[in-house]
Amino acid sequence: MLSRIDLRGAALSDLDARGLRATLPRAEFDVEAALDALRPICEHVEHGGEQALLELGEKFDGVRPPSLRVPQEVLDAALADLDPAVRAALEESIRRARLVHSDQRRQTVTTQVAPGGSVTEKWIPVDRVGLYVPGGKAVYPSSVVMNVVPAQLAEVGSIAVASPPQRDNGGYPHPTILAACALLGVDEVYAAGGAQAVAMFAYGARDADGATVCEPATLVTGPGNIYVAAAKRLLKGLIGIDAEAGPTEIAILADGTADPELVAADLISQAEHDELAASVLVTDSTELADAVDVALARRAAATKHHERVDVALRGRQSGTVLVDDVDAGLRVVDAYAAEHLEIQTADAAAVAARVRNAGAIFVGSFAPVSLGDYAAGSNHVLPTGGCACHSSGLSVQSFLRGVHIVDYSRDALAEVADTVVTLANSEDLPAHGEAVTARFEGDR
Ligand SMILES: NC(=O)c1ccc[n+]([C@@H]2O[C@H](COP(=O)([O-])OP(=O)(O)OC[C@H]3O[C@@H](n4cnc5c(N)ncnc54)[C@H](O)[C@@H]3O)[C@@H](O)[C@H]2O)c1
Ligand SMILES: N[C@H](CO)Cc1c[nH]c[nH+]1
Ligand SMILES: [Zn+2]
Repeated sequence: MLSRIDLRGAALSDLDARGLRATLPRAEFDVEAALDALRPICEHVEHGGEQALLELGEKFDGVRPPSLRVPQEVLDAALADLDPAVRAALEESIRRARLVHSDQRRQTVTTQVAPGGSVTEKWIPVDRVGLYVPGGKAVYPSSVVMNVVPAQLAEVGSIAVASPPQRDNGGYPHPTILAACALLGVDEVYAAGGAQAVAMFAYGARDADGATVCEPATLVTGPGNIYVAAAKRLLKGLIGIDAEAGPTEIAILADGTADPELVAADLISQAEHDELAASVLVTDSTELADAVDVALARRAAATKHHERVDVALRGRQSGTVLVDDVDAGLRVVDAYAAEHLEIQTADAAAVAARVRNAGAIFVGSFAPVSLGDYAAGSNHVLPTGGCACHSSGLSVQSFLRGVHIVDYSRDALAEVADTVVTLANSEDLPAHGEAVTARFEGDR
């Protein structure tokens, strides 16, 4: 089922890093390609406010929401009607996420640079965040947890959620998404999806009379499809964003010790998100690759979303990469920089410790990606499209800014004045030095 790329022997050693990246499977319709489609959507929201957002709901989600903001009674009813088993599972997911994310909180640190001279690094949360929760082909209450838990632990003062309107829920987001918001104490929820939701948070939205319906946010986080990721790229600067967390990717580095049934199950688990999802196997075992193909064909045909899975597995973003050994495999997975990387090899922990580029790493046979999706305690909002070589998954840190507070006494400044003047003159910016010496003019 998976196409094959053979990188054994010179095929790998002859490639430099750029050439290797270009050889690996990636979708043709990427974030850059989606930008043109959504520029007019974002402009429509900027100028058309609430009315534009309601229209775009009708156009892209097949239903015009009764109101952009979800009324409190609708949130309360969703929580009251939530299946107790789903509520218990969400509560356990929240508990584990809070455990892990609590440990990410940064402390204010003061460094005494010289007598009387200190720099304090203080972590200040953004004022207001817009959290995106996907809801197109599937709905994602788990992404409410993954967005809201770190934002709350970072003590962001104002938290709003947007998710696409659902035809089956009278034009409001899916009831389990609303219930998850209510469970976490989030009461500002909007029925808006895709690029238009990101634009709503960037520009804010007013009604036809000019009254504010949604205040602009300073930061927008959360996962979504290619249009959501592209909107974040387009509006970055006006708003802060987390990493581009677009269509899901799984890469599995496996050797002959791996169980082909488990490898196939995990590749399919992420392929069911989206036709653009990527499932990549990197292995030094042709026997394993063959057995995975057989298992994929059987399992893919039997799974609920088999049509989507089939398209994703056959797409050019998915494939098997054959390598000489695990060392060569590590070079390939580092170049690919997967959102999720599973290590299913002998001595998996030691191999995992050598990985440099991945959004999250899952070690051995008992840590499938779907554990991380729901209940490992780790965050599932992770960088895609190779962004894992420079960006991290969502964390408490994503919602904080580190601000340096510089506090120097007269004596401490006098002590370093010559250093500043010398460096300022070396850059031909003498007024910088004069701003320091002006403070000591009376001393001469
Ligand atoms: N990287 C991560 O951390 C992560 C986590 C969870 C999910 N995901 C990904 O999130 C995505 C969820 O996608 P989804 O589609 O189910 O929900 P979604 O909410 O991301 O997207 C639905 C929205 O897409 C917009 N849209 C659809 N077709 C469009 C078009 N032709 N032009 C413009 N806009 C269009 C619509 O406005 C719709 O509301 C999947 O790709 C999944 O893999 C990623
Ligand atoms: N695998 C997705 C991207 O990390 C997250 C998710 C949510 N629900 C199921 N899966
Ligand atoms: Zn998933």
